[in-house]
Parts: sequence; structure tokens; C-alpha cells
Amino acid sequence: MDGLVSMRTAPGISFQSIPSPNKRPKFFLRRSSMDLQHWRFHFPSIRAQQSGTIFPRKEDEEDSLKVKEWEVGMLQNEVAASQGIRIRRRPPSGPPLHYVGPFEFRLQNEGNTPRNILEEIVWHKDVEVSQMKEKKPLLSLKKVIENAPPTRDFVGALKAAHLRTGLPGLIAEVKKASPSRGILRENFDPVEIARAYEKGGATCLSVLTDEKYFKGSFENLEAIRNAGVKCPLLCKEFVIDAWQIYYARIKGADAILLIAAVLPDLDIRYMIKICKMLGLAALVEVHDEREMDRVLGIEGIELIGINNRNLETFEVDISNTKKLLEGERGQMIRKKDMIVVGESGLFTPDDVAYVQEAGVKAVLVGESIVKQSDPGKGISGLFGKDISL
Ligand SMILES: O=C(O)c1ccccc1NCC(=O)[C@H](O)[C@H](O)COP(=O)(O)O
Repeated sequence: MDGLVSMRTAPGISFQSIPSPNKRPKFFLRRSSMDLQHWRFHFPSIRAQQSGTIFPRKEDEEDSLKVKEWEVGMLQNEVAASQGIRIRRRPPSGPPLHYVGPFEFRLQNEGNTPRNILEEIVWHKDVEVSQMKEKKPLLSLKKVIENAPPTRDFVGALKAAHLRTGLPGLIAEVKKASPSRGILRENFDPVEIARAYEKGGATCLSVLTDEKYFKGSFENLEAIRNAGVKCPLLCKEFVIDAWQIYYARIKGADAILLIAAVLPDLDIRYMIKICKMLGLAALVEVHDEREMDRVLGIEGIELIGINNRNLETFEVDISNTKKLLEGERGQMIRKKDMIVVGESGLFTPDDVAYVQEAGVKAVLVGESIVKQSDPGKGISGLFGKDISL
């Protein structure tokens, strides 16, 4: 950190203290690429400060920072909690500080323990993304995108595969490891696996890009794209900031994942618009009825993933897909002509038939096929027949 201390605030906003010549911290507001309109509207003090650098009166310095932090944090949590989101975007008392010096505000790590693995991933991603954004600002990504090759039609490919075969289109996942299962495949060559999946009949591929928890990378995504694999590619990331969508686009993604357990409706709406602008599909993932109802209320979503894995507890139950597609929800999905993807825990032809019967037109499968010595043959095992024909 070297004398630079971040404070927790609303998405896309962070306060920092920087050492000043007279050894007192000065505060300024740093904006990221997130849509700040909402926060500006509801939070006049931010609106006023965004005009430039602010220098609070010395005696009010600490108090005003605490108040701002509290106000923004409350607003962010209230919005998320009102939508049933349990995942907090950042540790409640700011990132853990190990820096000891004149500008440190907290020595304690109190309250900074994530409640579950998904929250831990999100907190780590928040730090990771802010570091990546420093190195590759949005403007530089936009310039690369101007000359990027066109994206491939992820949703169209799934629809066509389903129509052609009468089976769910397969999104085969290139995944080396996961928090729940550990290392899935020691001898992991992402391009070789991607080629085997394509040869075995996969319609699309899902490529894990998270390094810390899944041992994936954006290099894997890029390598698969550049290896001549034709299947459209899903960038399987924990997206918390619109910057990541631009980054995925330049690394060869045709689709990205948006997790409703992590993102409030406003973020999903905003990110869907960015995806459309960049020619990307968005797979919006839900796990329970409340998330499904939220997502069904958002315009412009074509692809819904039902994750059978609870990302907070790791519990996997494929009847979750059936539960979420019953009754009015299923009717609305059919009316809107949405494609539903059944995700996680699919191992056998019976599992695939079960979720197809429930109403999915695509499945996303990792573990059961990536663990096979020939992942392509793993696909025939999963479907009970050769689907490459
Ligand atoms: O798989 C995990 O352990 C996990 C933990 C925390 C967040 C996400 C996680 N997995 C993402 C997925 O849902 C799966 O990679 C995907 O649906 C494929 O599942 P599977 O076929 O069971 O490997």
C-alpha cells in the first residue's frame, strides 16, 4: 500500500488517503467505471465532492470520513439486502490493513471474516480488479476493442444445437480446480481439453479465469480463442465491476457470467447493456426462487443459468432446476423464449434427461467430463451416446 489507504464505500467509489507534505492525510474521491448515477442521485455529498479534490477541515476530518463511509456502506447494503443479497461486496470495516504508519485508520481486522466462500471470492476479486484496473485503464481496453474480431453467437449456437439434436446444448467447462472439489485434473492443458470438448460435440465452452480459487486464467481463455477452437466461449468469472466485461471481451470471450447472488438488479441491468454494446451474451445465474424472480423482472435477459450448487454451502441438488422451473416461473420463461441452462452436479444420462424434462435447453458441465482421461469421451458418457455426429 505504501502510504495509500483505501476505505470501503459504494461500488465504483473509493476514498483514499495519501501522504501530504505536511504529514496529514488528504482525501480524494476516486471513481471507477461503475455507473455512479444512482449513488450521485441518492447521495448529495458525493455529488458535491465529485467536482474535484476535497480537503476537509482538520478537526472534522476523521468524523466526516466515518460518516461518509457509514452512509455509503449503509446505502449499498440496504439496496443489496432489500433484494435478498447476502453477499457483502467488501469487508464491513474496509480491506484488512497491514500497513503501520501515520496514515493508518484501522489496525484491527475485526469483522473482516467472510461469511462463506462466495463472499471470500468476491472480497478477493474486489482487490484484484482494482489492481488490474490500475494497470489497464478502461480507456486502453476500449481502444483494443475497436479492432477486436467480432464475437460469436453464444445464445444462437445453443438454440441451434437444441433444435438440431433435441438434446440440451452442452456448455463444457474447462476447469482445473474448484473450492468444493479441489484439483480436478492434474495434467491440465486447457487448449487440449477445449479441442477434445469441441470434437466430442460441445456447443459452447466455459473457461474459468479465476486464478486463486479455480486455478484458471485469462491466458487460458485467450489461448483457447487463438487455437482455432470454433465454439463460442463463456468467460467464467466473478464479475463485480463493468471493467471486467471489457477485459473479458479483449481476451476472447463471447459471453460472460453475472451471478444474481452477488449483483444487485441495478448492476445486472447496467452490465446487460454493456454486454449488448460489446456483442457479448450474458448468462445470468440464479440459485433460488427469489433470485429467479428478480432476474425475470429485468428486461433484456436471454440466458438464465440455474445453479444446482449452493455457492455459499457447496451443497448440490439437481432438483433445484426443477423447483425453479415449476409453475408460473416456467411459464414466464417459455413466454419470453428464454434459454435456461442447468448448471452443476450433472454426471449421468439420467441427470441430463432429468433437467431436460424440467425445461432446460442447455447444460453447463465441468467436473464429470473434465476428470475423464479423454474429456471428449466424457461427453458421450454424460449423454449416453456420441453427440458429435
Ligand atoms: O464449484 C465450486 O466449488 C464453486 C464454488 C464457489 C463458486 C462457484 C463454484 N463453482 C462454479 C460452478 O457452479 C461450476 O463450475 C459449474 O456449474 C460446473 O459445475 P460441475 O459440473 O459440478 O463441475
